[in-house]
Amino acid sequence: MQIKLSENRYGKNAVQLSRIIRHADHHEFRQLTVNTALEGDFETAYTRGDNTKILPTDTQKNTIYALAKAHLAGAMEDFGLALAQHFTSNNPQVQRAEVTLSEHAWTHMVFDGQPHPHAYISNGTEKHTATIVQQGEAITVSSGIKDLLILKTTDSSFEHYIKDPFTTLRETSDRILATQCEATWIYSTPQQDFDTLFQRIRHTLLRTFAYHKSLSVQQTLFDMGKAVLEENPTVQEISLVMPNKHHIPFNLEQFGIENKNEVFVATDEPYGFITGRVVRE
Ligand SMILES: O=c1[nH]c(=O)c2[nH]c(=O)[nH]c2[nH]1
Repeated sequence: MQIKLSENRYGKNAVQLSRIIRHADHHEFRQLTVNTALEGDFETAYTRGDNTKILPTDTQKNTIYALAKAHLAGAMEDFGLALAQHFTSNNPQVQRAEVTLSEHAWTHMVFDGQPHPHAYISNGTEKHTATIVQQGEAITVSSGIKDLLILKTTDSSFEHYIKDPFTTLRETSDRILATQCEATWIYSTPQQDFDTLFQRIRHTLLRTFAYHKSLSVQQTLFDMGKAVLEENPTVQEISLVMPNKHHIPFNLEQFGIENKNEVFVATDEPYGFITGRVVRE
């Protein structure tokens, strides 16, 4: 029996990078988590312990900090592109470099309508994500949003589904719709105004969620993805993950109190898990 090494990659995960950009009258603050993953001519490192072609993960981590000074002034995606370019152009044994970035959403505190120059508040759990893959001259950039907690209190129903002997769920024409949305989209080329597009796509996702008359999470997911593709020609496809964070009407009748769709119990688990990829035909 012949045994051989199959797919392999290595890199540094969860590199914590914070950066201040000082302007005359205000500061910008960025907080990122970065992963690197290299693939290439590393077979003998695995099979024989030959480290001669290994760029240590410690060096990969240091490179992230070193390049942050010059390359993390604008879009996070451009920083990722600089890192992927660095790893592939300086290391001929690297055939594929993948850089994954996740940025915590900090915004300036606002007082009397004015943003404070150097004090920030977190936007909760929301993160801006990006993945850069460079393989020779071929470069792919995908961006996204993660842990975007969104909820609406009406314009959501769930009816006309299968009823079988195990069905207990009641049809509802008016329910709470809540999700922890994750969206990932792929750009058609790696040269984009990434920050402008990110803000526009985020806005489209929120607007569609808010104004959609939802017949199901599945339908809302498709509508959100469709709107992003319709409004952004440079987005090739988008994948959405929308767990259904259930809010179930609480039975107040047992206390002789009428519940007119006003009092609910939010349940963590189990939860519906709805995903979908929306593409151009
Ligand atoms: O939007 C929904 N889609 C489902 O598939 C589903 N299943 C369920 O129990 N509730 C819901 N809601």
